[in-house]
Amino acid sequence: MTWLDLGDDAPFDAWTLPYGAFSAAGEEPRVGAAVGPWVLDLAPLAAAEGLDGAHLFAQSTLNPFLAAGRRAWDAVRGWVLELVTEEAHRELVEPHLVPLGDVELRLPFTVADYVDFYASQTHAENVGQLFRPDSPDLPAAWRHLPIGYHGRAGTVVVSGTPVVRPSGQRRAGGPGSSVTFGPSARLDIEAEAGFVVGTPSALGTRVPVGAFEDHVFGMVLVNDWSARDIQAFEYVPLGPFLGKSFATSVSPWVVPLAALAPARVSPPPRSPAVASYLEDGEPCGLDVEFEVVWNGTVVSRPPLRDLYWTPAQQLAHLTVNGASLRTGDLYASGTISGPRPGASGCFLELTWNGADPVRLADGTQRTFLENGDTVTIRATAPGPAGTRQRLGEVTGTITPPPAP
Ligand SMILES: O=C(O)/C=C/C(=O)CC(=O)CC(=O)O
Ligand SMILES: [Ca+2]
Ligand SMILES: [Mg+2]
Repeated sequence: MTWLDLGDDAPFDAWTLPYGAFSAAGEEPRVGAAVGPWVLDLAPLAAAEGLDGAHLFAQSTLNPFLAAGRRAWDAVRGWVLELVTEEAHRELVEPHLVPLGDVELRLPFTVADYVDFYASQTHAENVGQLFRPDSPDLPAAWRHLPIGYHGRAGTVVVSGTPVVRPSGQRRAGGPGSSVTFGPSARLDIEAEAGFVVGTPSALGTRVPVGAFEDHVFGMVLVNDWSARDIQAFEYVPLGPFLGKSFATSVSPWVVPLAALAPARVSPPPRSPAVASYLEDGEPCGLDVEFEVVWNGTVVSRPPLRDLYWTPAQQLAHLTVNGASLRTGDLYASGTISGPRPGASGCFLELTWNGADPVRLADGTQRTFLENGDTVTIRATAPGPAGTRQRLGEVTGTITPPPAP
């Protein structure tokens, strides 16, 4: 379908066409789309074509393009798809293909608010058993609404940014053991899908489930790094705080929702029936398969399709009290864990709180993260005509805390 020779193993095909912000040596940062092993440099291309929205790409972040709204997103995607599929555009396009290896990828958008949900039933049940063994697995509200918390927007970082091991207060052992301060000994990951808001909403209004595609521009892959020892001590009753706010990594490429159309599926059945503002008529689940790679070893494959609450329901819930949306808001699905073995979205579950270590390909064993460890989360989804598309990756390496 494309005239481009994408080569084997290209990070993206000619359908996904995700957007990101890049800088090439000595040049102003700007917005591009990824195709094969290249960044398509949209600013000079759009200027050469005399496009109305050309200024949207001569920017250091995606925010102006996000704010332009769904009609602009659809028009630009249509234009880019045409550029890469119709050979008549070869001469125009070829000078504006920049090898990915020649650019630095930046945080793709300025994050406004950051919210993290808790929408995987398997994850919520497992963490309930591990953190609250004397209570029911699921909190009372869990089947009634998508539970979430507000995170720290300013510490969302782009893939590749080193993650400094956080320090904090935690218990040395079980309940009643002494409280000490020091580097986290239970540093973990959380594999999640993040949804990026483009079109804002007014304070005092609600965004219904059916308006999801008018407000949400696309999806990123998220690693919500979590210090389990700090989290377990601090979180009662207000929820996660310093155990998660030290860094949250996102992939540099934002996959437009339009590219995920072939991945739409019906969510699992809900019981009891959901509140009317959470009713979803269309199949608004997403069949995205994640892969978690620990120092080169694939340790799990979490499935997004099992999520109890879909991203469209999460958006409706976020705004049901009249809270407004801003361009650049990011909300994440919550840790994705599937009910089958080998599908855990965090190491807390994968190793059952450290009781069951995993063996990596280099022969070493792990429970939680060690300094120097690298975790990469990748994802794929159904593409058009029975193909499978790659959705990029988010990676990070743990570095030791600075000397006190
Ligand atoms: O159940 C808890 O106390 C804690 C849960 C989490 O740490 C998960 C969280 O950040 C939300 C999620 O990713 O599902
Ligand atoms: Ca999380
Ligand atoms: Mg975080």
